[in-house]
Amino acid sequence: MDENRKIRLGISIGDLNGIGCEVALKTFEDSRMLDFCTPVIFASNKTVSFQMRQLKLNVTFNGIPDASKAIDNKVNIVNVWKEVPRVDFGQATKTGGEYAIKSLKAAVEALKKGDIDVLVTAPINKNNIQSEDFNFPGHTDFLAQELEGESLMFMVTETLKVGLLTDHVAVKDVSAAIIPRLIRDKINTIEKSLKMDFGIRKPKIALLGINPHSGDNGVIGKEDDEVLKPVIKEMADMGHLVFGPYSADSFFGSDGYKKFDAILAAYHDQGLIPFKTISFGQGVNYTAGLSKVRTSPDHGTAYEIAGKGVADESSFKEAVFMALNIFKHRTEYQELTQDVLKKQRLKRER
Ligand SMILES: NC(=O)c1ccc[n+]([C@@H]2O[C@H](COP(=O)([O-])OP(=O)(O)OC[C@H]3O[C@@H](n4cnc5c(N)ncnc54)[C@H](O)[C@@H]3O)[C@@H](O)[C@H]2O)c1
Ligand SMILES: N[C@H](C(=O)O)[C@H](O)COP(=O)(O)O
Repeated sequence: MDENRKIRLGISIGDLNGIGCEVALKTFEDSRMLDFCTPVIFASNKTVSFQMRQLKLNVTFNGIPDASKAIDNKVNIVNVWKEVPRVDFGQATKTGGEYAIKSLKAAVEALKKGDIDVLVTAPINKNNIQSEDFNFPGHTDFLAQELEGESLMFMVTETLKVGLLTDHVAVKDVSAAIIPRLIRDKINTIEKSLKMDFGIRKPKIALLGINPHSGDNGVIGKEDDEVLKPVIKEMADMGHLVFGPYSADSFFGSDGYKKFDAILAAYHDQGLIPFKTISFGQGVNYTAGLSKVRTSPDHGTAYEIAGKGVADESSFKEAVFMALNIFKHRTEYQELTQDVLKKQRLKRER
């Protein structure tokens, strides 16, 4: 990254019929946000103008052909398409899904090329995005294919961080998916992310049990005893600060979670229900473990309020700040941990 420019923050527009465009524009309606980064929205001038008219928003923007032409102190719009796609606020339409994916794919290409530094995604509808060309249950799964690394769905605020062993996996498939290698990989990924992305030197991680009451010694399922506990012990013996499994039902109500830097839940709703109950509106969905930084707000398309101008942009704003903070932490971590002697050797060899 050119050190003289601001961090370029790409935004994929999400489902045009939802609240994604609204929360993104509301975030940058406050021009002070341009002090922190240069936003690059992947959509089109006409689409953004239409949304602004409908929602009575006022953001001055700069249309550009591609992200490399972004200008600091402006809200940049990359013209990904020329036509004017139909918007039906509150409806799950084929067009809504198609343009959400056009925007996402263009943003991810720019991320891979280095034309943007981080990506914040506005919400998509998991149903209308499906096509022959796009067959993923969400951003996390798509980005895991496009970028390097091992992905982890990591829901984060400053004070609460919940990662998932299994993410977009149907409940009937959860138990079979939780195998020792997956548990080891997720523990390693969450630990690395806590160090590298959040600056926590020796993170303490709690794992939640798979079965009710972590199986109660095999009475209610054997997976906790036979799969989870041996891996937690193995990783703890190696020096990782991993603890559990804890019964998931009382873990959050008893404030047990406050004693750990992060929690690994066994499956989607086990982790996301307490997370969104405690922090809805302030939470951020972060795809940890990958070569690039992607965050998103903690909510979906919210069709029932789309086009009405009442959507709360707080979580989107948090997603912007979180992406910037993680990017800065990572850059600092990489500078601190790189082999400086190797650099000197290379210089001498030239
Ligand atoms: N990152 C993403 O792309 C993402 C995240 C979550 C859900 N989704 C998708 O969104 C669709 C709808 O999901 P859902 O209904 O479960 O969740 P949702 O977050 O869209 O809505 C849940 C409730 O919260 C309200 N709400 C959400 N965001 C709000 C905001 N910014 N301001 C005010 N109220 C808000 C909604 O009106 C609704 O009552 C689904 O297709 C789902 O898969 C996408
Ligand atoms: N599980 C996420 C949530 O509820 O916030 C959401 O489905 C988004 O997933 P992706 O980031 O993979 O699209």
